[in-house]
Amino acid sequence: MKLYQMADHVRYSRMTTDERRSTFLLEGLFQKGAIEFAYVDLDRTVIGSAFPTAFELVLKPEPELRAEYFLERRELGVLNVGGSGAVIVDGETFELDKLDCLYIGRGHREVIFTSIDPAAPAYFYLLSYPAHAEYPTRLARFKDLEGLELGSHETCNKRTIYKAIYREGIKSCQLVMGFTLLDSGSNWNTMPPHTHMRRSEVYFYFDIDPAHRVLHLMGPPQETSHLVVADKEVVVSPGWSIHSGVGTKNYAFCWGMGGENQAYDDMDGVTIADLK
Ligand SMILES: O=C[C@H](O)[C@@H](O)CC(=O)C(=O)O
Ligand SMILES: [Zn+2]
Repeated sequence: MKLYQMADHVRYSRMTTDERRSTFLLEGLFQKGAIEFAYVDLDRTVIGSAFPTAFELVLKPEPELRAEYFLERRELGVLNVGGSGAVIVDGETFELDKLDCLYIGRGHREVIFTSIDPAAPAYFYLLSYPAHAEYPTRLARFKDLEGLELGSHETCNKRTIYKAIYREGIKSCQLVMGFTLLDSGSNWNTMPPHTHMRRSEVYFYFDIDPAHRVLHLMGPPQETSHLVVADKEVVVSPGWSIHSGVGTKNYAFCWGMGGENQAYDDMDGVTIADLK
């Protein structure tokens, strides 16, 4: 499992493009027939993917976790961004269609990922944080989620936010997870931007057309820079950094957070005119 050590805003100021990319951007998730994980020291975030095709995949503890099983001290969020699949948690089967989101509580010993049709495989995005308590495993189906519409065509940011794991939704210890879908013709997410020192955020961009890219904006509000992001890549966003993006075409992304505050709207807003 690759270890990512986050930079603070002082080191950030002096980083080259390559250094910023190797610190904040995760490439190479979703290897066919495999589970991948990366460990981020910030908030002890574990980010991963399960991409089952012909065979089912079993969740194993990475040696670095020094755990008997993956969920011994952790909770896990799963978002399917591919074809239909199933996640089997200690013998209980949860079917996940595209954009269905599963919360798996601490303490489950056996988790198995499968695709229903290997020709149209499931793409399971995984996000995990340490957990101090056991909350029930629950599935949020896309069709049951209530979307929050934000933005407008005039500002090119018309989008719908779907919250799945959060204080008023599926209960968890610290994981907050949902996703945002941009309307056709809209390409800005989270503009005006914000920061939140009480938790870090992880952006997983998906449904980016292969010929297109998203320019993810980061950094303190008065010292921003961008990362050019392709489909199914992940950006880690420390509390001091804004997290916003503009695509060369519309796209979607999953936002996940861990830290000490689960209030979704605990954000310190930034005025666009103050950005540098
Ligand atoms: O803390 C919350 C997160 O930054 C995202 O939910 C914001 C977002 O999806 C958007 O405005 O499009
Ligand atoms: Zn945020």
